[in-house]
Amino acid sequence: MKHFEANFDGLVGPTHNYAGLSYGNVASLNNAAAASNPKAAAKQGLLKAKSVADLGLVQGILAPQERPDLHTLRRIGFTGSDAEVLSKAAKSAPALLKACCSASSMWTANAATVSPSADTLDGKLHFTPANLVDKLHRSIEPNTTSNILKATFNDSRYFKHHQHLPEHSSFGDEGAANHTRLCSAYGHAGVELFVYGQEATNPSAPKPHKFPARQTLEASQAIARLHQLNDEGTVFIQQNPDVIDQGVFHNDVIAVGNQNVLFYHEQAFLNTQAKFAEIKRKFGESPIHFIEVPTAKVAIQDAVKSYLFNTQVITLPSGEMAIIAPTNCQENPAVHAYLNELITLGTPIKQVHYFDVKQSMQNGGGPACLRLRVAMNQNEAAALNQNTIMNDALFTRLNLWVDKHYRDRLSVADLADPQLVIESRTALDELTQIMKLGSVYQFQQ
Ligand SMILES: NCCC[C@H](NC(=O)CCC(=O)O)C(=O)O
Repeated sequence: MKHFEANFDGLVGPTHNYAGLSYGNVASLNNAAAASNPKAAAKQGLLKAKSVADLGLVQGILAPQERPDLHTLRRIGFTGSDAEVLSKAAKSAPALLKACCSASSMWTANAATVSPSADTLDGKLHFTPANLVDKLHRSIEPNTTSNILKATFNDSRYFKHHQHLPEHSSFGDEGAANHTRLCSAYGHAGVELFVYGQEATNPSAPKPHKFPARQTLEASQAIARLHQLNDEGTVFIQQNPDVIDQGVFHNDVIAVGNQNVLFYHEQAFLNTQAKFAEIKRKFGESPIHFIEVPTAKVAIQDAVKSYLFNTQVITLPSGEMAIIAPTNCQENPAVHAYLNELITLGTPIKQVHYFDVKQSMQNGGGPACLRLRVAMNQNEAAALNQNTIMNDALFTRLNLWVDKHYRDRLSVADLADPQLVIESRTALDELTQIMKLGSVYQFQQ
């Protein structure tokens, strides 16, 4: 049976904006209050997704969420018509209105943690939506994320959907951004690498001093239990708290894995040598490549600015690996020089493809943030909702849909515009018909 890894990219929603909501995420804070271009953002994302499909990979799309989130605004006490709820919130709690308008669900690396059937005891493909409790604007995503994942992977013979973890800082969970899977082939049992920022129940364990560690060990362990992973197929490794304090708010800003390659920065982890020995032992006999980028070649600051590690390492149909990088990597001399060198080093990575995803980058989301990886076999691929799969027809259809419904300029002041609610709901209602998702949004129920 054929096995492969599919990427499910988040479609950027109509309210994409720069609100400076993510303390610890340098780009989000630096671009706070800049005007955004939702139309360009969505089209940049679609082009990246289509290009990966054209390289021969299975590529899916995950629908965005309903924003402004009037249900949350009503839940916290704002009353009246939609327009009244928005204007009252804009006046008395502008920070809460901003949190209820973010298009942050586009970063589907944070949608869920996924364990392929090759790794799980029951032989099912497991999904646990991330609770994203560290950030208010993201903590309101998991219920709708769950609806969208269930409408996309909609066959209980193959797919097991769990509820998100308890909504408490002890279980801070950021999904696949803090998880990577190493394997000799996609269909073989792999080693799932869980990268956590702190131990919630051990106050004396290392943790960052300045910025939050969003992922806890307790959350990672809970996911491994839920997904029925065995001890020999899991490794828990701590992210270096010093780099979190320098803006590495998720592990996928400093490391990325694919099959038998782990591409990471020298300063990414704690106890690196001991943990790598554990990975090697659990990985088994076949060769594994640890590609370490030294600080002398790429400083942490350059990694954070360029998103060198927020690249997608993909396996092409030829078996060669390619890196999908943001154009920001080309614009940073040290990083560009490193990538030019990397493809000559004799590792499995032989090509680099650059994409302009600047609208997303300005909020701290690179190519890898925009996609959720789902390793699967051909039966699982045939069982999922085929209307979510990228091809020429869906690419054309979604670009037309974006042209019809999206604005090309949005500022924070526009978030209180009641017309934005109508535009966003009209767009999403049509999208659920295009992608045959059913009623995944609260406004449809
Ligand atoms: N994986 C990338 C996630 C980026 C995301 N940024 C944001 O939510 C910024 C939103 C804003 O500031 O408007 C985050 O920090 O979780």
